[in-house]
Amino acid sequence: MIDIKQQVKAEERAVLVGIVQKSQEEREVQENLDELAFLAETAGAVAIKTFTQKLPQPDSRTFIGKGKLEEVAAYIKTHPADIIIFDDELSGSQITNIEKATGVKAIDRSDLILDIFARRAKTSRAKAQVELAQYQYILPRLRGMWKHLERLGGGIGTRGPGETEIETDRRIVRDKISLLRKRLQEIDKQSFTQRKDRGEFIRVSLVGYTNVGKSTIMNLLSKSDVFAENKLFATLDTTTRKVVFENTPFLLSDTVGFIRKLPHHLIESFKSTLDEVREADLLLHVVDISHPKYEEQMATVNKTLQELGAVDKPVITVFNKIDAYEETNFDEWLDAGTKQEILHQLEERWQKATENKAVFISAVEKRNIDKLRNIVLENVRALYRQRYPYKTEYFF
Ligand SMILES: Nc1nc2c(ncn2[C@@H]2O[C@H](COP(=O)(O)OP(=O)(O)OP(=O)(O)O)[C@@H](O)[C@H]2O)c(=O)[nH]1
Ligand SMILES: [Mg+2]
Repeated sequence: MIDIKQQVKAEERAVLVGIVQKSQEEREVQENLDELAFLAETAGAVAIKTFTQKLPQPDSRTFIGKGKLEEVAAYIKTHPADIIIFDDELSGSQITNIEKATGVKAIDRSDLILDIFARRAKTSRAKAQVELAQYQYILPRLRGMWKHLERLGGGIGTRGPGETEIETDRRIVRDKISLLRKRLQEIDKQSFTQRKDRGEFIRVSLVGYTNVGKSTIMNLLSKSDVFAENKLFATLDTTTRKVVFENTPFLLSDTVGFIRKLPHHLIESFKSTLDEVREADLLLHVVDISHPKYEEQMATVNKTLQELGAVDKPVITVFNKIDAYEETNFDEWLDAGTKQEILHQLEERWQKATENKAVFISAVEKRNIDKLRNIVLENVRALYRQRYPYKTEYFF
């Protein structure tokens, strides 16, 4: 009965919904919905329309107000849609009420992210991690799902599940969860041993928001061939390569990107994939400077790093995609100027803010890659010097 199949199917027409809460501006929510549209696109759907509503807090029954929901339902009558995607988490009963009012499947941002992760998971570890997060996510929503099936079953006289059926399902889900946990523990044991074998090398991890160019930079620095593309969450597993710059060896890892409102269960179950980040000696925080919200993305990354316990590490901030930078950023403090002049000011500002641990590059146009290599090399050597003052072969 329990089903964690794909929610979003290819070419599905999606309507997106977000609410503007007290402290928010309409523009902010619109930008969040743009990101939601990109997520939907990554999952294979097409966003045909967005709705927003000003509400001090979500409606406990229908998330958006009743009138707004009617507006959405009316729109769907004339513009066929397959799915409604909400930017915030929905409860089981909200899903049921929304589906009843509109006749269309309703999912939330967490569902969508889980869906994308499920689709992209290739290794048995990533698959088990996503499955674990999916089961944890549906456990508290089982009752609502049953109601849903009951309704689809339709006709008069069909009886819904009793408490026993729901209880049975809960047990099945709980069993699956503990089974997956065990399987992951086994996998973790193996990778711990592998990581230990890497011995004394300094470890450097690429971290950052999704789609900022981490894998592209990994490829550039390590001449490896890691999958990179213009979709969210292209990378779900950690790849580690040994790199040697001017006789100084170190390990470089590329890993899963972060995003605003990453479902908590996903962070939990991906914790071991992110061990590489937690155990790193140096982080390269990659930022997409061409994104109008890059500062918020940086804040999300820092918050997630904190949640992971990857704090108090030296960080080099790599501002990538300078080729795509447009003056559309809303930095009031910037003097007007040409794109180059503004980028220059930005660079000065960030150099100051990071005590010169920043570098501005374009991975695609291969601009300032030497600078990037130098700053990484310098920091890696300093770490070797600190750790093994006698192994001079690593830092001369
Ligand atoms: N314009 C421009 N695009 C870039 C640059 N670097 C990377 N990209 C593009 O950005 C997209 C995402 O690149 P990835 O390297 O896959 O990004 P990622 O951070 O690894 O993404 P996830 O693994 O999904 O978190 C790709 O289409 C890249 O070609 C750059 O310097 N300039
Ligand atoms: Mg990647």
